[in-house]
Amino acid sequence: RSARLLARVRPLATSKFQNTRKRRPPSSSRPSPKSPSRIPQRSRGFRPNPPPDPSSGVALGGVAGMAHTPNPSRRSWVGPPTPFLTPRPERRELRWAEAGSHSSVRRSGVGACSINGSNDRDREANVQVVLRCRPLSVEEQKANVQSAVSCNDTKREVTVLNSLFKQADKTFTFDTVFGPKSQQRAIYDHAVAPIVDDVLEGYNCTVFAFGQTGTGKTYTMEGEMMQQVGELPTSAGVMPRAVRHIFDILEAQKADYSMKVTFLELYNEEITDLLASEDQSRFLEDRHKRPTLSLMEDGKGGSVIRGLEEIVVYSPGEIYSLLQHGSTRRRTADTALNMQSSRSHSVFSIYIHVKVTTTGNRELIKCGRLNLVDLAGSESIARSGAKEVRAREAGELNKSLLTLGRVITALVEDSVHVPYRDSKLTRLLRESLGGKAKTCIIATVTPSVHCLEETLVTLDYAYRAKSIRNKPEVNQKVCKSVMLKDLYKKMEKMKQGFLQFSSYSYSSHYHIGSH
Ligand SMILES: Nc1ncnc2c1ncn2[C@@H]1O[C@H](COP(=O)(O)OP(=O)(O)OP(=O)(O)O)[C@@H](O)[C@H]1O
Repeated sequence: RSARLLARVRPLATSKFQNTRKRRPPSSSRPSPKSPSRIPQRSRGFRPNPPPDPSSGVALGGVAGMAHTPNPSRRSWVGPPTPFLTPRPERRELRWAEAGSHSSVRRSGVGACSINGSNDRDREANVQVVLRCRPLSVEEQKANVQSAVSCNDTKREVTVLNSLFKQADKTFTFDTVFGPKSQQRAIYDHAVAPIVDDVLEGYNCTVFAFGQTGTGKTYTMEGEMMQQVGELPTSAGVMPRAVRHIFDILEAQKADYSMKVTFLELYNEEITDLLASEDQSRFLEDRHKRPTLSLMEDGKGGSVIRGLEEIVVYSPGEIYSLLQHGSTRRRTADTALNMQSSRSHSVFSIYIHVKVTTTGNRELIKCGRLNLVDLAGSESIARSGAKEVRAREAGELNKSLLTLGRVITALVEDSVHVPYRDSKLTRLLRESLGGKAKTCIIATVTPSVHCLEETLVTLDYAYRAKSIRNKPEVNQKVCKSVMLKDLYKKMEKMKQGFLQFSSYSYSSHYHIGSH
Protein backbone atom coordinates (compact mmCIF):
# COMPACT_ATOMS: atom_id res chain seq x y z
CA ARG A 1 0.00 0.00 0.00
CA SER A 2 2.81 2.39 0.88
CA ALA A 3 4.53 1.56 -2.39
CA ARG A 4 1.33 2.38 -4.22
CA LEU A 5 0.98 5.68 -2.39
CA LEU A 6 4.55 6.66 -3.24
CA ALA A 7 4.10 5.62 -6.83
CA ARG A 8 1.29 8.11 -7.01
CA VAL A 9 3.47 10.90 -5.70
CA ARG A 10 6.51 10.37 -7.87
CA PRO A 11 5.11 11.03 -11.36
CA LEU A 12 3.88 14.41 -10.15
CA ALA A 13 7.43 15.49 -9.54
CA THR A 14 9.00 14.09 -12.69
CA SER A 15 6.31 15.31 -15.04
CA LYS A 16 7.27 18.88 -14.25
CA PHE A 17 10.61 18.60 -15.94
CA GLN A 18 9.57 18.35 -19.51
CA ASN A 19 9.83 21.76 -21.03
CA THR A 20 12.16 23.98 -19.10
CA ARG A 21 15.51 24.79 -20.58
CA LYS A 22 18.27 25.76 -18.25
CA ARG A 23 20.91 28.15 -19.50
CA ARG A 24 24.28 28.20 -17.84
CA PRO A 25 24.63 31.35 -15.84
CA PRO A 26 27.18 33.78 -17.25
CA SER A 27 30.60 33.22 -15.70
CA SER A 28 30.26 36.34 -13.51
CA SER A 29 27.13 35.02 -11.87
CA ARG A 30 28.13 31.40 -11.63
CA PRO A 31 28.78 29.95 -8.21
CA SER A 32 32.40 29.34 -7.28
CA PRO A 33 34.04 26.17 -8.60
CA LYS A 34 34.25 24.77 -5.09
CA SER A 35 30.62 25.31 -4.40
CA PRO A 36 28.67 22.08 -4.64
CA SER A 37 25.92 24.01 -6.38
CA ARG A 38 28.19 24.34 -9.39
CA ILE A 39 27.96 20.65 -10.14
CA PRO A 40 26.52 20.74 -13.65
CA GLN A 41 22.82 20.31 -13.33
CA ARG A 42 20.60 18.96 -15.97
CA SER A 43 17.61 20.30 -14.21
CA ARG A 44 15.03 21.91 -16.31
CA GLY A 45 13.59 23.67 -13.34
CA PHE A 46 10.07 23.41 -12.26
CA ARG A 47 6.80 23.81 -14.02
CA PRO A 48 4.61 25.95 -11.84
CA ASN A 49 1.41 24.67 -13.29
CA PRO A 50 0.28 21.16 -13.97
CA PRO A 51 0.89 19.83 -17.44
CA PRO A 52 -1.73 21.52 -19.59
CA ASP A 53 -3.65 18.52 -20.68
CA PRO A 54 -6.87 19.82 -22.14
CA SER A 55 -8.62 16.59 -21.33
CA SER A 56 -7.70 16.93 -17.67
CA GLY A 57 -9.30 20.36 -17.66
CA VAL A 58 -6.72 22.01 -15.43
CA ALA A 59 -7.79 25.57 -14.88
CA LEU A 60 -5.20 28.01 -16.11
CA GLY A 61 -6.12 31.35 -17.41
CA GLY A 62 -4.64 33.85 -19.78
CA VAL A 63 -1.15 35.25 -19.53
CA ALA A 64 -1.01 34.90 -15.82
CA GLY A 65 -2.34 31.37 -16.05
CA MET A 66 -0.36 30.22 -19.01
CA ALA A 67 1.24 26.85 -18.90
CA HIS A 68 3.50 25.35 -21.47
CA THR A 69 3.27 21.94 -22.89
CA PRO A 70 6.38 20.07 -23.86
CA ASN A 71 7.26 20.45 -27.47
CA PRO A 72 8.13 17.03 -28.75
CA SER A 73 10.59 18.51 -31.26
CA ARG A 74 12.68 19.99 -28.44
CA ARG A 75 15.31 18.09 -26.58
CA SER A 76 13.69 16.43 -23.64
CA TRP A 77 15.47 15.18 -20.56
CA VAL A 78 15.15 11.76 -19.10
CA GLY A 79 15.97 10.39 -15.70
CA PRO A 80 15.09 11.55 -12.26
CA PRO A 81 14.75 15.28 -11.65
CA THR A 82 17.80 16.92 -10.15
CA PRO A 83 17.39 19.77 -7.74
CA PHE A 84 17.29 23.30 -9.09
CA LEU A 85 19.34 25.37 -6.74
CA THR A 86 19.55 29.00 -5.90
CA PRO A 87 23.16 30.13 -6.22
CA ARG A 88 24.10 30.22 -2.54
CA PRO A 89 25.20 26.89 -1.06
CA GLU A 90 23.06 27.34 2.07
CA ARG A 91 19.98 27.38 -0.12
CA ARG A 92 20.67 24.07 -1.68
CA GLU A 93 17.83 22.30 0.00
CA LEU A 94 15.19 23.98 -2.15
CA ARG A 95 14.24 21.72 -4.95
CA TRP A 96 11.72 22.45 -7.60
CA ALA A 97 10.80 18.83 -7.30
CA GLU A 98 9.71 19.44 -3.74
CA ALA A 99 6.44 20.97 -4.74
CA GLY A 100 4.08 18.09 -4.59
CA SER A 101 0.73 19.77 -4.91
CA HIS A 102 0.30 21.93 -7.98
CA SER A 103 -2.99 23.46 -7.32
CA SER A 104 -3.67 27.03 -6.49
CA VAL A 105 -5.32 27.68 -3.16
CA ARG A 106 -8.79 27.61 -4.61
CA ARG A 107 -8.28 24.36 -6.45
CA SER A 108 -6.48 22.46 -3.74
CA GLY A 109 -7.88 24.09 -0.67
CA VAL A 110 -4.32 24.12 0.70
CA GLY A 111 -3.44 26.99 2.95
CA ALA A 112 -5.43 30.13 3.39
CA CYS A 113 -6.08 32.79 0.86
CA SER A 114 -7.20 35.91 2.51
CA ILE A 115 -6.51 39.36 1.25
CA ASN A 116 -8.91 41.46 3.21
CA GLY A 117 -11.37 39.00 4.52
CA SER A 118 -12.96 35.73 3.82
CA ASN A 119 -15.82 36.32 1.43
CA ASP A 120 -15.53 36.71 -2.34
CA ARG A 121 -16.37 40.39 -2.37
CA ASP A 122 -13.55 41.10 0.07
CA ARG A 123 -11.15 39.24 -2.14
CA GLU A 124 -11.91 41.41 -5.14
CA ALA A 125 -9.46 44.08 -6.24
CA ASN A 126 -9.86 46.71 -8.91
CA VAL A 127 -7.47 46.85 -11.83
CA GLN A 128 -5.09 49.72 -11.05
CA VAL A 129 -4.86 52.25 -13.86
CA VAL A 130 -2.11 54.83 -14.01
CA LEU A 131 -1.75 57.48 -16.66
CA ARG A 132 1.54 58.66 -18.09
CA CYS A 133 1.83 61.63 -20.41
CA ARG A 134 5.15 61.87 -22.26
CA PRO A 135 6.87 65.19 -22.96
CA LEU A 136 6.77 66.75 -26.42
CA SER A 137 9.71 65.44 -28.43
CA VAL A 138 12.51 67.73 -29.59
CA GLU A 139 11.08 67.65 -33.12
CA GLU A 140 7.62 68.55 -31.85
CA GLN A 141 9.06 71.41 -29.81
CA LYS A 142 10.99 72.67 -32.83
CA ALA A 143 7.82 72.55 -34.87
CA ASN A 144 5.97 74.48 -32.13
CA VAL A 145 3.42 71.72 -31.63
CA GLN A 146 0.92 72.85 -29.04
CA SER A 147 0.35 70.83 -25.88
CA ALA A 148 -3.30 69.93 -25.37
CA VAL A 149 -3.04 67.77 -22.24
CA SER A 150 -2.59 69.03 -18.72
CA CYS A 151 -1.69 66.74 -15.80
CA ASN A 152 -2.27 67.34 -12.12
CA ASP A 153 -0.23 64.65 -10.39
CA THR A 154 -1.42 65.62 -6.90
CA LYS A 155 -5.12 65.54 -7.75
CA ARG A 156 -4.51 62.49 -9.97
CA GLU A 157 -6.28 64.25 -12.82
CA VAL A 158 -5.57 64.67 -16.49
CA THR A 159 -7.40 67.27 -18.56
CA VAL A 160 -7.75 67.32 -22.32
CA LEU A 161 -7.91 70.94 -23.42
CA ASN A 162 -10.80 70.72 -25.82
CA SER A 163 -11.24 74.45 -25.19
CA LEU A 164 -8.56 74.93 -27.85
CA PHE A 165 -11.32 73.88 -30.21
CA LYS A 166 -14.07 75.79 -28.45
CA GLN A 167 -15.41 72.72 -26.72
CA ALA A 168 -15.63 71.84 -23.04
CA ASP A 169 -12.40 70.49 -21.50
CA LYS A 170 -12.54 66.89 -20.36
CA THR A 171 -11.03 65.74 -17.09
CA PHE A 172 -10.32 62.12 -16.06
CA THR A 173 -9.18 60.82 -12.67
CA PHE A 174 -6.85 57.82 -12.36
CA ASP A 175 -5.20 55.90 -9.55
CA THR A 176 -2.01 57.82 -10.28
CA VAL A 177 -1.12 60.43 -12.88
CA PHE A 178 2.43 60.98 -14.11
CA GLY A 179 2.99 64.21 -16.01
CA PRO A 180 5.59 64.84 -18.72
CA LYS A 181 8.34 65.53 -16.20
CA SER A 182 7.99 62.28 -14.29
CA GLN A 183 10.95 59.98 -14.14
CA GLN A 184 11.12 56.27 -14.84
CA ARG A 185 11.99 55.62 -11.22
CA ALA A 186 8.88 57.38 -9.90
CA ILE A 187 6.64 55.29 -12.18
CA TYR A 188 8.28 52.11 -10.99
CA ASP A 189 8.28 52.98 -7.30
CA HIS A 190 4.68 54.15 -7.15
CA ALA A 191 2.90 51.99 -9.68
CA VAL A 192 4.86 48.77 -10.12
CA ALA A 193 6.88 48.05 -6.97
CA PRO A 194 3.78 47.12 -4.88
CA ILE A 195 2.77 44.63 -7.56
CA VAL A 196 6.21 43.03 -7.54
CA ASP A 197 5.91 42.64 -3.76
CA ASP A 198 2.63 40.80 -4.38
CA VAL A 199 4.33 38.46 -6.88
CA LEU A 200 6.73 37.42 -4.13
CA GLU A 201 3.71 36.71 -1.93
CA GLY A 202 2.51 34.21 -4.52
CA TYR A 203 0.17 36.22 -6.72
CA ASN A 204 0.05 36.25 -10.50
CA CYS A 205 0.43 39.88 -11.49
CA THR A 206 0.37 41.70 -14.80
CA VAL A 207 1.58 45.14 -15.75
CA PHE A 208 0.69 46.30 -19.23
CA ALA A 209 1.27 49.46 -21.17
CA PHE A 210 -1.49 50.56 -23.47
CA GLY A 211 -1.87 53.61 -25.72
CA GLN A 212 -1.50 55.14 -29.15
CA THR A 213 1.65 54.53 -31.17
CA GLY A 214 4.63 56.69 -30.19
CA THR A 215 3.32 57.60 -26.73
CA GLY A 216 6.04 55.82 -24.74
CA LYS A 217 4.85 52.27 -24.03
CA THR A 218 8.18 50.64 -24.88
CA TYR A 219 10.03 53.50 -23.22
CA THR A 220 8.03 52.90 -20.03
CA MET A 221 8.27 49.10 -20.06
CA GLU A 222 11.83 48.66 -21.31
CA GLY A 223 13.51 52.07 -21.38
CA GLU A 224 17.25 51.77 -21.46
CA MET A 225 17.99 48.09 -21.11
CA MET A 226 20.76 46.97 -18.80
CA GLN A 227 23.87 45.82 -20.64
CA GLN A 228 25.37 44.33 -17.51
CA VAL A 229 24.88 44.22 -13.80
CA GLY A 230 25.55 47.58 -12.17
CA GLU A 231 23.73 50.80 -11.41
CA LEU A 232 20.36 51.12 -13.12
CA PRO A 233 20.44 53.93 -15.69
CA THR A 234 17.91 56.71 -14.95
CA SER A 235 16.01 55.81 -18.11
CA ALA A 236 15.74 52.10 -17.26
CA GLY A 237 12.11 51.04 -17.56
CA VAL A 238 9.79 48.75 -15.64
CA MET A 239 11.36 45.47 -16.82
CA PRO A 240 14.98 45.97 -15.66
CA ARG A 241 13.77 47.67 -12.47
CA ALA A 242 11.42 44.81 -11.63
CA VAL A 243 14.22 42.28 -12.12
CA ARG A 244 16.53 44.24 -9.80
CA HIS A 245 13.77 44.66 -7.21
CA ILE A 246 12.92 40.95 -7.17
CA PHE A 247 16.52 39.89 -6.62
CA ASP A 248 17.09 42.60 -4.01
CA ILE A 249 14.13 41.36 -1.94
CA LEU A 250 15.02 37.69 -2.24
CA GLU A 251 18.63 38.35 -1.31
CA ALA A 252 17.61 40.53 1.65
CA GLN A 253 15.26 37.80 2.89
CA LYS A 254 17.94 35.15 2.32
CA ALA A 255 15.12 33.25 0.72
CA ASP A 256 15.24 29.86 -0.94
CA TYR A 257 13.92 30.48 -4.40
CA SER A 258 13.90 29.37 -8.00
CA MET A 259 13.14 31.44 -11.05
CA LYS A 260 12.51 31.06 -14.75
CA VAL A 261 11.44 33.33 -17.59
CA THR A 262 9.58 33.26 -20.91
CA PHE A 263 9.33 35.95 -23.59
CA LEU A 264 6.82 35.80 -26.44
CA GLU A 265 5.72 37.98 -29.30
CA LEU A 266 2.24 38.18 -30.75
CA TYR A 267 2.39 39.43 -34.33
CA ASN A 268 -0.51 39.38 -36.77
CA GLU A 269 -2.30 36.90 -34.49
CA GLU A 270 0.71 34.55 -34.47
CA ILE A 271 2.76 33.72 -31.38
CA THR A 272 6.54 33.31 -31.62
CA ASP A 273 9.12 32.59 -28.94
CA LEU A 274 11.56 35.48 -28.52
CA LEU A 275 13.86 33.24 -26.49
CA ALA A 276 13.76 30.23 -28.81
CA SER A 277 16.96 28.24 -28.48
CA GLU A 278 19.86 28.36 -30.89
CA ASP A 279 18.58 25.49 -32.98
CA GLN A 280 15.94 27.95 -34.15
CA SER A 281 18.59 30.55 -35.05
CA ARG A 282 18.36 29.83 -38.75
CA PHE A 283 14.97 31.50 -38.60
CA LEU A 284 16.29 34.67 -37.02
CA GLU A 285 17.28 36.37 -40.23
CA ASP A 286 13.93 35.78 -41.79
CA ARG A 287 11.45 36.70 -39.09
CA HIS A 288 8.54 35.60 -41.21
CA LYS A 289 9.83 32.02 -41.17
CA ARG A 290 10.07 31.78 -37.40
CA PRO A 291 8.07 28.84 -36.08
CA THR A 292 4.79 29.89 -34.56
CA LEU A 293 3.41 28.42 -31.38
CA SER A 294 -0.14 27.35 -30.88
CA LEU A 295 -2.38 28.75 -28.23
CA MET A 296 -4.76 26.12 -27.00
CA GLU A 297 -7.69 26.04 -24.68
CA ASP A 298 -7.23 23.99 -21.55
CA GLY A 299 -10.90 23.10 -21.39
CA LYS A 300 -11.56 25.32 -18.39
CA GLY A 301 -11.44 28.73 -19.94
CA GLY A 302 -7.67 29.20 -19.77
CA SER A 303 -4.99 29.03 -22.43
CA VAL A 304 -1.90 26.98 -23.00
CA ILE A 305 1.05 27.86 -25.25
CA ARG A 306 2.56 24.79 -26.79
CA GLY A 307 6.34 24.72 -26.89
CA LEU A 308 7.17 28.09 -25.32
CA GLU A 309 10.62 27.76 -23.77
CA GLU A 310 11.04 28.38 -20.07
CA ILE A 311 14.56 29.40 -19.14
CA VAL A 312 15.84 28.86 -15.65
CA VAL A 313 17.74 31.91 -14.40
CA TYR A 314 19.97 32.55 -11.42
CA SER A 315 20.93 36.21 -11.56
CA PRO A 316 19.71 39.64 -12.71
CA GLY A 317 22.52 39.67 -15.30
CA GLU A 318 21.13 36.58 -16.98
CA ILE A 319 17.65 38.08 -17.19
CA TYR A 320 19.01 41.35 -18.58
CA SER A 321 20.76 39.55 -21.40
CA LEU A 322 17.65 37.49 -22.16
CA LEU A 323 15.56 40.68 -22.21
CA GLN A 324 18.08 42.33 -24.49
CA HIS A 325 18.20 39.28 -26.70
CA GLY A 326 14.41 38.98 -26.89
CA SER A 327 13.65 42.62 -27.49
CA THR A 328 16.10 42.88 -30.38
CA ARG A 329 14.18 40.02 -31.99
CA ARG A 330 10.94 41.94 -31.73
CA ARG A 331 9.48 43.33 -34.91
CA THR A 332 9.81 47.08 -35.21
CA ALA A 333 9.52 49.51 -38.11
CA ASP A 334 10.04 53.14 -38.89
CA THR A 335 6.61 54.76 -39.23
CA ALA A 336 5.52 58.35 -39.65
CA LEU A 337 4.61 58.47 -35.95
CA ASN A 338 7.49 56.56 -34.38
CA MET A 339 11.02 55.90 -35.67
CA GLN A 340 11.05 52.54 -33.92
CA SER A 341 7.48 51.44 -33.69
CA SER A 342 6.76 48.01 -32.19
CA ARG A 343 4.67 46.07 -34.66
CA SER A 344 3.80 43.34 -32.20
CA HIS A 345 2.65 42.78 -28.65
CA SER A 346 5.20 41.23 -26.29
CA VAL A 347 4.79 39.35 -23.02
CA PHE A 348 7.77 38.80 -20.72
CA SER A 349 6.99 36.54 -17.76
CA ILE A 350 9.01 35.80 -14.64
CA TYR A 351 7.99 32.77 -12.57
CA ILE A 352 9.22 32.83 -9.00
CA HIS A 353 8.96 30.07 -6.43
CA VAL A 354 9.87 30.96 -2.87
CA LYS A 355 9.99 28.49 -0.01
CA VAL A 356 8.37 29.70 3.18
CA THR A 357 7.96 28.07 6.56
CA THR A 358 4.67 28.82 8.25
CA THR A 359 3.87 28.69 11.94
CA GLY A 360 3.78 25.04 12.90
CA ASN A 361 6.88 24.43 10.76
CA ARG A 362 4.86 23.65 7.67
CA GLU A 363 6.83 24.24 4.50
CA LEU A 364 5.08 25.82 1.56
CA ILE A 365 6.21 27.11 -1.80
CA LYS A 366 4.71 30.39 -2.94
CA CYS A 367 4.49 30.56 -6.71
CA GLY A 368 4.16 34.04 -8.12
CA ARG A 369 4.27 35.14 -11.73
CA LEU A 370 4.95 38.59 -13.11
CA ASN A 371 3.81 39.32 -16.65
CA LEU A 372 5.19 42.47 -18.23
CA VAL A 373 3.27 43.27 -21.39
CA ASP A 374 4.21 45.85 -23.98
CA LEU A 375 1.29 46.23 -26.35
CA ALA A 376 1.75 47.53 -29.86
CA GLY A 377 0.21 50.95 -30.31
CA SER A 378 -3.13 51.67 -31.85
CA GLU A 379 -2.69 53.87 -34.88
CA SER A 380 -4.66 55.75 -37.42
CA ILE A 381 -3.55 54.20 -40.71
CA ALA A 382 -4.27 57.47 -42.50
CA ARG A 383 -2.08 59.49 -40.12
CA SER A 384 0.72 56.97 -39.77
CA GLY A 385 0.97 56.76 -43.55
CA ALA A 386 1.06 52.95 -43.35
CA LYS A 387 0.92 51.12 -46.66
CA GLU A 388 0.84 47.44 -47.73
CA VAL A 389 2.60 45.31 -45.07
CA ARG A 390 2.52 48.12 -42.48
CA ALA A 391 -1.14 48.81 -43.20
CA ARG A 392 -1.94 45.12 -42.77
CA GLU A 393 0.02 45.03 -39.51
CA ALA A 394 -1.77 48.14 -38.30
CA GLY A 395 -5.10 46.58 -39.27
CA GLU A 396 -4.30 43.42 -37.25
CA LEU A 397 -3.03 45.48 -34.32
CA ASN A 398 -6.09 47.66 -34.32
CA LYS A 399 -8.27 44.56 -34.54
CA SER A 400 -6.73 42.95 -31.44
CA LEU A 401 -6.78 46.26 -29.57
CA LEU A 402 -10.41 46.73 -30.56
CA THR A 403 -11.21 43.32 -29.07
CA LEU A 404 -9.33 44.36 -25.95
CA GLY A 405 -11.57 47.43 -25.82
CA ARG A 406 -14.67 45.26 -26.23
CA VAL A 407 -13.52 42.93 -23.44
CA ILE A 408 -13.00 45.93 -21.14
CA THR A 409 -16.47 47.25 -22.00
CA ALA A 410 -18.11 43.86 -21.43
CA LEU A 411 -16.40 43.44 -18.05
CA VAL A 412 -17.29 46.94 -16.91
CA GLU A 413 -20.91 46.49 -17.99
CA ASP A 414 -21.08 43.06 -16.35
CA SER A 415 -22.14 41.48 -19.64
CA VAL A 416 -22.99 37.81 -19.69
CA HIS A 417 -20.63 37.28 -22.62
CA VAL A 418 -17.07 38.63 -22.53
CA PRO A 419 -15.48 38.22 -25.99
CA TYR A 420 -12.08 36.96 -24.78
CA ARG A 421 -12.00 34.39 -27.55
CA ASP A 422 -12.17 36.95 -30.33
CA SER A 423 -8.40 37.58 -30.38
CA LYS A 424 -5.25 35.89 -29.14
CA LEU A 425 -4.34 39.01 -27.20
CA THR A 426 -7.49 38.85 -25.10
CA ARG A 427 -7.13 35.09 -24.68
CA LEU A 428 -3.63 35.72 -23.30
CA LEU A 429 -4.82 38.53 -21.03
CA ARG A 430 -7.88 36.67 -19.81
CA GLU A 431 -6.68 36.03 -16.29
CA SER A 432 -5.40 39.59 -15.96
CA LEU A 433 -8.73 41.15 -16.91
CA GLY A 434 -11.50 39.85 -14.68
CA GLY A 435 -9.51 36.82 -13.52
CA LYS A 436 -7.45 35.86 -10.49
CA ALA A 437 -4.42 38.05 -11.21
CA LYS A 438 -3.57 41.50 -9.88
CA THR A 439 -3.27 43.94 -12.74
CA CYS A 440 -1.84 47.39 -13.32
CA ILE A 441 -2.46 49.17 -16.62
CA ILE A 442 -0.14 52.00 -17.60
CA ALA A 443 -2.02 54.11 -20.15
CA THR A 444 0.31 56.34 -22.17
CA VAL A 445 -0.61 59.51 -24.05
CA THR A 446 1.15 62.30 -25.91
CA PRO A 447 0.36 65.94 -25.14
CA SER A 448 0.45 66.79 -28.86
CA VAL A 449 -2.61 68.68 -30.04
CA HIS A 450 -2.47 66.67 -33.28
CA CYS A 451 -3.31 63.47 -31.40
CA LEU A 452 -6.23 64.77 -29.38
CA GLU A 453 -8.73 62.30 -30.78
CA GLU A 454 -6.55 59.24 -30.08
CA THR A 455 -5.67 60.61 -26.65
CA LEU A 456 -9.36 60.86 -25.78
CA VAL A 457 -9.92 57.25 -26.90
CA THR A 458 -7.03 56.01 -24.71
CA LEU A 459 -8.23 58.02 -21.70
CA ASP A 460 -11.76 56.80 -22.16
CA TYR A 461 -10.74 53.10 -22.24
CA ALA A 462 -8.26 53.51 -19.41
CA TYR A 463 -10.87 55.23 -17.28
CA ARG A 464 -13.35 52.43 -17.93
CA ALA A 465 -10.75 49.77 -17.14
CA LYS A 466 -10.54 51.17 -13.60
CA SER A 467 -13.86 49.52 -12.84
CA ILE A 468 -12.72 46.01 -13.74
CA ARG A 469 -12.64 43.85 -10.66
CA ASN A 470 -10.33 40.84 -10.39
CA LYS A 471 -10.33 38.15 -7.73
CA PRO A 472 -6.65 37.72 -6.88
CA GLU A 473 -5.60 34.40 -5.39
CA VAL A 474 -2.35 33.31 -3.81
CA ASN A 475 -0.77 30.25 -5.40
CA GLN A 476 1.00 28.03 -2.96
CA LYS A 477 2.01 24.44 -2.95
CA VAL A 478 2.83 22.07 -0.20
CA CYS A 479 6.44 20.88 -0.37
CA LYS A 480 6.77 17.32 -1.53
CA SER A 481 8.97 16.53 1.45
CA VAL A 482 6.14 17.66 3.74
CA MET A 483 3.63 15.58 1.84
CA LEU A 484 5.89 12.55 2.12
CA LYS A 485 6.42 13.18 5.83
CA ASP A 486 2.63 13.30 6.28
CA LEU A 487 2.28 10.09 4.30
CA TYR A 488 4.91 8.31 6.35
CA LYS A 489 3.21 9.47 9.55
CA LYS A 490 -0.13 8.13 8.32
CA MET A 491 1.49 4.85 7.30
CA GLU A 492 3.17 4.56 10.68
CA LYS A 493 -0.17 5.13 12.41
CA MET A 494 -1.85 2.54 10.20
CA LYS A 495 0.96 0.08 10.95
CA GLN A 496 0.53 0.65 14.68
CA GLY A 497 -3.22 0.22 14.34
CA PHE A 498 -2.73 -2.98 12.36
CA LEU A 499 -0.25 -4.38 14.90
CA GLN A 500 -2.58 -3.53 17.76
CA PHE A 501 -5.48 -5.12 15.93
CA SER A 502 -3.58 -8.32 15.11
CA SER A 503 -2.24 -8.70 18.64
CA TYR A 504 -5.77 -8.14 19.95
CA SER A 505 -7.33 -10.68 17.62
CA TYR A 506 -4.52 -13.14 18.33
CA SER A 507 -4.99 -12.79 22.08
CA SER A 508 -8.79 -13.05 21.89
CA HIS A 509 -8.47 -16.04 19.57
CA TYR A 510 -6.03 -17.61 22.00
CA HIS A 511 -8.31 -16.69 24.87
CA ILE A 512 -11.37 -18.22 23.19
CA GLY A 513 -9.38 -21.23 22.07
CA SER A 514 -8.06 -21.92 25.56
CA HIS A 515 -11.57 -22.39 26.85
N1 LIG B 1 8.47 59.80 -20.92
C1 LIG B 1 9.31 59.95 -21.95
N2 LIG B 1 10.41 60.71 -21.83
C2 LIG B 1 11.26 60.87 -22.84
N3 LIG B 1 11.11 60.28 -24.05
C3 LIG B 1 10.06 59.50 -24.24
C4 LIG B 1 9.10 59.29 -23.21
N4 LIG B 1 8.14 58.48 -23.69
C5 LIG B 1 8.49 58.19 -24.95
N5 LIG B 1 9.64 58.80 -25.28
C6 LIG B 1 10.30 58.73 -26.60
O1 LIG B 1 9.27 58.75 -27.59
C7 LIG B 1 9.56 57.85 -28.65
C8 LIG B 1 8.42 56.85 -28.83
O2 LIG B 1 8.35 56.04 -27.66
P1 LIG B 1 8.02 54.48 -27.69
O3 LIG B 1 8.73 53.80 -28.82
O4 LIG B 1 8.25 53.98 -26.34
O5 LIG B 1 6.48 54.54 -28.05
P2 LIG B 1 5.46 53.33 -28.15
O6 LIG B 1 4.22 53.77 -27.49
O7 LIG B 1 6.07 52.08 -27.65
O8 LIG B 1 5.23 53.27 -29.71
P3 LIG B 1 4.75 52.00 -30.62
O9 LIG B 1 3.41 51.63 -30.18
O10 LIG B 1 4.76 52.56 -32.01
O11 LIG B 1 5.77 50.95 -30.43
C9 LIG B 1 10.88 57.21 -28.31
O12 LIG B 1 11.90 57.88 -28.97
C10 LIG B 1 11.00 57.39 -26.82
O13 LIG B 1 12.35 57.46 -26.40
